[in-house]
Amino acid sequence: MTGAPGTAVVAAAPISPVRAAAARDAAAVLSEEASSASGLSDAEAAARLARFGPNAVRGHRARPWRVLGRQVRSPILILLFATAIVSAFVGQGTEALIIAVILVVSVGLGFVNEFRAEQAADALHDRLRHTSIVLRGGVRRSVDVTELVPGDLVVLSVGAVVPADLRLVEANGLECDESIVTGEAHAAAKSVAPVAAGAGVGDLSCCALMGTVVHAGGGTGVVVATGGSTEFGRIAVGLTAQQPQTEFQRGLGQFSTFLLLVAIILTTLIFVAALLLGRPLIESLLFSLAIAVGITPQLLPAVVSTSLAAGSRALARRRVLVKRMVCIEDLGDLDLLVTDKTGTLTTGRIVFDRSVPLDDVEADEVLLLGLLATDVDPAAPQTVGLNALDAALWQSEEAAAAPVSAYRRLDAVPFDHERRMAGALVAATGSAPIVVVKGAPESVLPLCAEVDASATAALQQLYAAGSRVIAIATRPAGGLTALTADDETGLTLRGYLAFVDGVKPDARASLERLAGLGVGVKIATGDSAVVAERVCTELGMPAAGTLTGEAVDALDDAQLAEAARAATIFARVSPEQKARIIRALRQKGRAVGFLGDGVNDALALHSADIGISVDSAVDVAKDAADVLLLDKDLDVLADGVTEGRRIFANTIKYVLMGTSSNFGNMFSASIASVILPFLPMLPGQILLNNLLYDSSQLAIPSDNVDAEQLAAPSHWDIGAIRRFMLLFGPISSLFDFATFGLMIFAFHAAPPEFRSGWFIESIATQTLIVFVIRTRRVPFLRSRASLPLAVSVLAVVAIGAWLPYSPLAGVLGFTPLPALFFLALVGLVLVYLVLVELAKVWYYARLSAPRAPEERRRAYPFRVARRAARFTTRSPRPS
Ligand SMILES: Nc1ncnc2c1ncn2[C@@H]1O[C@H](COP(=O)(O)OP(=O)(O)OP(=O)(O)O)[C@@H](O)[C@H]1O
Ligand SMILES: [Mg+2]
Repeated sequence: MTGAPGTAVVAAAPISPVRAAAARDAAAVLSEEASSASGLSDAEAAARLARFGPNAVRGHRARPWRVLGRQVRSPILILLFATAIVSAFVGQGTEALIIAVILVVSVGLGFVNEFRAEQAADALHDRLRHTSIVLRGGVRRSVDVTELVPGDLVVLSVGAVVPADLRLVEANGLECDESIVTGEAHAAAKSVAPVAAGAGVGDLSCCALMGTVVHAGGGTGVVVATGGSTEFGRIAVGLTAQQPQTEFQRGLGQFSTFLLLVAIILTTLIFVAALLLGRPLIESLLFSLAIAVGITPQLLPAVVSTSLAAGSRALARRRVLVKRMVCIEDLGDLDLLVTDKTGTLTTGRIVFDRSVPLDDVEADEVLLLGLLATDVDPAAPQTVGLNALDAALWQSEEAAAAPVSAYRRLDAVPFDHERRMAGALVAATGSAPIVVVKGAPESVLPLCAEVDASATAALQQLYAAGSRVIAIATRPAGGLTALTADDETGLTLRGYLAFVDGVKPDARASLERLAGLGVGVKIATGDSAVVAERVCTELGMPAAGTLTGEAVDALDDAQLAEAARAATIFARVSPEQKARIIRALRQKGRAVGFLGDGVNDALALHSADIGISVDSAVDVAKDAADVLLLDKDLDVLADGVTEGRRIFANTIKYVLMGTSSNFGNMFSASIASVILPFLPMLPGQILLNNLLYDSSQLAIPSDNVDAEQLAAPSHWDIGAIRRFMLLFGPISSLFDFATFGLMIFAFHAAPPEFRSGWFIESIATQTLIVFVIRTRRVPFLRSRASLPLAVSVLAVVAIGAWLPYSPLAGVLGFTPLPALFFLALVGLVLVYLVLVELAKVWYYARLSAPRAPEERRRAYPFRVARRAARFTTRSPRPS
């Protein structure tokens, strides 16, 4: 805005809905939103959805025009097209028509492939549902987050992502990690008291912001803003304009720019040279532009997106679902996996083993007390949906005989992962109530009045046997009617309950496979160190040390980063500590994955580069994950890592092809055009050559990949690619010049013959080289190409050789060649392939020093994009 000095108009930034609501009373906001304590009615919610639009910050839908636009956006293509039109007017109608037809086919090829891949990505999106618990008409309902409207009452629990901007009407120990919106690393405590008007986004203690994660406690809030009107929505919408690029995409971008630059310089040079030599203007321009088109890797985006789409299908077949396409790349990058124990390394089928009573207690009594301290009403036992240990307790044979019905439950403090225990206030008919506490021995023993040496010895014995152990303690509670955590002191230890959960038979093999892939594995568990260490030993995992939750709390962030790298086991860690450990681990190395399935794993899943969960997991964990395994199995995960690396390896093949042979050929054509008195190939022929070459390359995503290329995290090394180009480009040119010599001196070829010969040689050398480049091993013998790739390459060579004999030969400017030429060609190609093979061996021995992958850390825009992905609708974003 330009205004005269002193008269500049400062538009007051409109205060966002959530900030306005924060300054008001909860009740006032509720009535303002025309909502009530029982939420909106279904009809009202539907009406508001129509009025406000979906709660989305992103739209996704493959739009053909966009994809097509990307294909024709290249300035070189436009220039070439324009020149062809001009040339049609100056009388070269056929040439122009040929060019136009080939260009249209090329663009169509890229378009079809990219569009299909986009549709696959769309289908992936459509399958995803992110839901929230909402109160509608007084009933708790799971509602798709995109269908939330202002006035809805949302229920929040630990691990959940806040689905919209909420004014809280109820908060119980609620804390939110708001770093995605405010950048503040520490979780913010929430309450319902209004804040001062004009408070900043970081100080809205009575609101929960969209996109933030519930770190502790729970609460209820009324939606005051959805979609783009939320604080997070504004950030996300602002960032859509500049989609964050992955390292891989950045690498590809650099590579394309590099080739484009080479193309521009080269073609300018040959064009100027042609003019200086007095060649016809239009023809020279067409020729140089065709060369430029030949050099630019037009199909690169199509190859990448086809690879990703094929990869996500291949993963789905192996029972791995990725939520977004980039997850595949992240999987390939994985170098550290932190996993929970139960169900991943152990069978997860927890079975009650026995009671270990202390002193004069009966074994049956310990079990009875244990049953009473589960989240089950003894009057009417209902055991569905219980936590695994509690379920095991109820399913035991002894439980059936336990006299639970003789007791009444007066109150209970349910199990929570921070305290690692549960309490109950129970009374037998006709006697005084007692407090029963059941939980991890490390939590319960300190609450007991005295614990004698025999009790600790018994515990050590159970641990040493590999059991999961729960301690039971009680105290008389005459007069107590309600139970709080404060009442759980001065207890008497009554005994232990031991459970078994055996090691998974195939876990060992899976761990070895992951180790072979260069992925380190660590365990984070709420269970005790002894039990975790024992599991490690049984699985043959090299245990480098254990870090307990207490030790984690004693370290600052820098110390934790060091210690966490060194340790193999994190034991007795709380959900919050798991998340902190993951964040610390992410400071070094490449991608850190976290695998978990419980409520207590959700925070860590959000913190990891790749959150991995399983189909059977609780909803918050599934919701937090980027990758879902249909089977809880490390082997399936190893498949995912392999697939990610396979895609990367195949894309690199395409890049190496483009930089070596293809580039070499275009380079020799440019040189020849200056040396020879005629064009070495007509512009249309160059484009046709390029089209044929490109179509053979489209099969690369299907190619087999050698095991050694999968052995380490994939990463981009532009320097290695440049060295590859400088070595293989000239070798290719050498053979082009040999062909030139052959055509001119041996066959005394006229221009049409020369062009035909060189066209065939060029197609053959350019495409067949893929058999050598695709592997580091001896081609054909030690490593085979996939059938589709082999067939398409050979078919393209055959088509090239047939063209001079085809009905199209005349139009395209080709003419048949003597039989002797083909004999010479076969010899030439064979020598070429052998030379390239030798150069390859030398290259991998000397020039491509295996560099340690660089560390990487994804920046803020990535985190926003990832969080925003859950707020997407199938239509474009409503503005
Ligand atoms: N229902 C329960 N009642 C009492 N104590 C329990 C109960 N469930 C678990 N515990 C105790 O809390 C500890 C931590 O359990 P939690 O479920 O947090 O572990 P976790 O991190 O999920 O472990 P894993 O890695 O094995 O999945 C258990 O080792 C046990 O001692
Ligand atoms: Mg668990």
